[in-house]
Amino acid sequence: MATQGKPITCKAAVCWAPKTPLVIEDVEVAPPNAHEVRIQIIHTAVCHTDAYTLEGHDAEGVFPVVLGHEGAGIVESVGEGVTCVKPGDKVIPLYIPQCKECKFCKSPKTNLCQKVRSTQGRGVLPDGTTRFTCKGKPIYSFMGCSTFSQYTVVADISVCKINDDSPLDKVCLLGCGVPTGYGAALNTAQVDKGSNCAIWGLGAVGLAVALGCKTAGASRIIGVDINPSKFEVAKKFGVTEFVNPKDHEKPIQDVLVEMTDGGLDYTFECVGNVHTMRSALEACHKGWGVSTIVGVAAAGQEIATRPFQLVTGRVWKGTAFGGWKSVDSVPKLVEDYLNKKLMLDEFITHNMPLDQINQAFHLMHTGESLRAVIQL
Ligand SMILES: NC(=O)C1=CN([C@@H]2O[C@H](COP(=O)(O)OP(=O)(O)OC[C@H]3O[C@@H](n4cnc5c(N)ncnc54)[C@H](O)[C@@H]3O)[C@@H](O)[C@H]2O)C=CC1
Ligand SMILES: N[C@@H](CCC(=O)N[C@@H](CSC=O)C(=O)NCC(=O)O)C(=O)O
Ligand SMILES: [Zn+2]
Ligand SMILES: [Zn+2]
Repeated sequence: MATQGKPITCKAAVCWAPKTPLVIEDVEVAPPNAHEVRIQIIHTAVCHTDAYTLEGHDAEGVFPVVLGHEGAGIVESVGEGVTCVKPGDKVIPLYIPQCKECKFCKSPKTNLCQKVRSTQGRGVLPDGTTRFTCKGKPIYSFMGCSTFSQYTVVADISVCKINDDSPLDKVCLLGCGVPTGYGAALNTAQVDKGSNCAIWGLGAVGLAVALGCKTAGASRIIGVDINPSKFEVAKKFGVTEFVNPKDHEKPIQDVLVEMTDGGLDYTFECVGNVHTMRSALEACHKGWGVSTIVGVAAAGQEIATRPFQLVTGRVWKGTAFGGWKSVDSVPKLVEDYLNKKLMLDEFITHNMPLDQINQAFHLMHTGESLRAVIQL
């Protein structure tokens, strides 16, 4: 391979500072070190967590940075000691890795591999440095993935090989939002047949929760959103009823408790707002209702409720990447998509080139998009 072992100059969307538009720049991407993989990113989608960091809400946000963590691509070259993938493989970068060696990976109770967590949180690869340079300055990595670049370098535990027949413009969604919501219902909450569920936030993550609830055989799936334009599209994902908190004077949890003869069996917060997190917990049925926090709240925010809510049997949980152990699970989710057992196409509302990436953020903020897929 002509580029192996050499730096590659390519286009990337660089975020120079919080709350500023991304700028398409020529960046230099250094070759992978030992146990690293350089990937040609072919497609990436934009997740609300990219916007959260761009807006300066991430306690771990470092700048300048190449954002993006919902991508798919092809391995360009690998560093010494890499055995899990080879040049030419189709792959998905994984923001929660799976080293299979740490205490977390060995436990069946969690997917939160901690092998590279501390360096990833500081915007660098496991050796403490970044592979991106622009205008002579080092540019940080994001969530171990940085998919808003034509080339990126990730740790070898942060990537999985997928089926050669995978359409990368679709399966890039399996890098974050869809597995997160789907797994929140199936793995974290473990929704059961015949149950009543409610979901706050009908973006891609909330709608993937709905898909998980439907797959689990839930009877009622109530969508809660302040944007009524979400209600029609949500039906495709299994949402059976809609509630707009703006249409009610009473707290929305009281409305839902009345609608459901005492409360929901399962609720999910997919907004990232501590007030909706409280509503979702308090809308749960006394004695057994389980509320799962999926949304990411801004730095400094804290949740509150009366402890009596928990004393009387409601359970508060949270999920990251839907509880999936990433290397083991993402290739299987790709197969489920290829075998038409998992919807992905319906989440894609927009396709655009890299130079329109700021428009993708705009469409997310106005609620016009579920997922905008960027072609690199
Ligand atoms: N825990 C995890 O592993 C992950 C968490 N996330 C988080 O999930 C959340 C959702 O992400 P996306 O679906 O990409 O975002 P999105 O922006 O596409 O969807 C958010 C939805 O929430 C609705 N909303 C806003 N305020 C509301 C309110 N007060 N009440 C009810 N609905 C309200 C919006 O109208 C929109 O439909 C974000 O906080 C994101 O950071 C995303 C991926 C993984
Ligand atoms: N960096 C933030 C926390 C951000 C966060 O919670 N990220 C989620 C994934 S959101 C994906 O779109 C996550 O997986 N968290 C687990 C983790 O280990 O980061 C902060 O510092 O609060
Ligand atoms: Zn995400
Ligand atoms: Zn691990």
